[in-house]
Amino acid sequence: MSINTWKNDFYRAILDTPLCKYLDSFAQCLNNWENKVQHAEQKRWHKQLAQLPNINPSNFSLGDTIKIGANDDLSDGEKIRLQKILQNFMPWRKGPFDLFGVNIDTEWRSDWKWQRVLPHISSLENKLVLDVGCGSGYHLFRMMSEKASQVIGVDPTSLFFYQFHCFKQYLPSLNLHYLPLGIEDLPETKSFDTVFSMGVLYHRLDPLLFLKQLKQQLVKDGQLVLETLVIDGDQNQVLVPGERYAQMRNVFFIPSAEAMLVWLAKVGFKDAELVDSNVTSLEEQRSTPWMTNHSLEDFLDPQDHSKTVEGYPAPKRATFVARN
Ligand SMILES: Nc1ncnc2c1ncn2[C@@H]1O[C@H](C[S@+](CC[C@H]([NH3+])C(=O)[O-])CC(=O)[O-])[C@@H](O)[C@H]1O
Repeated sequence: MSINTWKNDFYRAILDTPLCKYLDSFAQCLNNWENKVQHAEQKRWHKQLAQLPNINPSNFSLGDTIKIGANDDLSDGEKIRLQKILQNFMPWRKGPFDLFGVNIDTEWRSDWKWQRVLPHISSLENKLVLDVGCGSGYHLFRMMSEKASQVIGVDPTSLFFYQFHCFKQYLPSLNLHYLPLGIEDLPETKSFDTVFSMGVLYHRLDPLLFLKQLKQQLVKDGQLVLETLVIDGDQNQVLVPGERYAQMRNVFFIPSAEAMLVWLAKVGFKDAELVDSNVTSLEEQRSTPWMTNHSLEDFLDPQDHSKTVEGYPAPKRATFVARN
């Protein structure tokens, strides 16, 4: 798949899936996205993608590091050039990736999140899978390596769409597709066996509507895998931070795990279960040469790492599974 054929590759791939019924509706959203005035940056990223080495990688592996190509597929000079091109897609937040020996040490160790989530989910083998808010697409590759029949990621942030294509263009036969859309743009497909949404709910102004939108993508009995920030507390506790939470502006609701289970039941999910919770460590989210902005350490109270700089509880993330 090249960046120039991604839409047609997606349409072709859904022809023999239940998503086929919604082809017109997808086409309308994707055409709207393409016809929107493109930012100068988007044009620049598009050009940069075309500069990536035009060779077949000698191998790839979709393990903790998404690794495409080997160190000696490129000369030293070509590797320096590749590194410069990839730096044009900074900040790199979700990974790690390795392209032809250029290791992208991202802000997040997204492999650690996957290790926490994977033991608790239904098998993805031969399943149609959706990841809502997929970022760079790191977890999409991990889902493919669990033998899903098709994986679709959606995320409206254009930079992440281009980051994804830095790797996907080398693996054209993977049945893996990225739609630069928000959950609210999707038709109500009721088609996916598993729907993931990790790290998105607290960014949504209306979290119950968001849960309903996720539910509308699932087949009957399909599995939701939801990861989000939580606070300690009983089912009546939900934090609505002021202007910022851990310096992020767009954080609206952080429920307790108990309250989250109530929300899931309220929108009609069955058998909702908390399967993991974890306080984010400074080793999991940190500044790196590929993400040089401030990171978690700067967002915590320097005297007391159990609090954010605003005085709220430090980020704790929980994973829930539930059935439609
Ligand atoms: N309406 C929307 N629809 C879909 N996605 C959205 C929307 N609004 C924002 N996003 C996207 O949700 C992602 C949240 S990051 C989680 C990445 C990955 N899942 C992870 O678990 O590491 C979490 C974080 O870094 O705070 C971003 O990529 C947004 O563009």
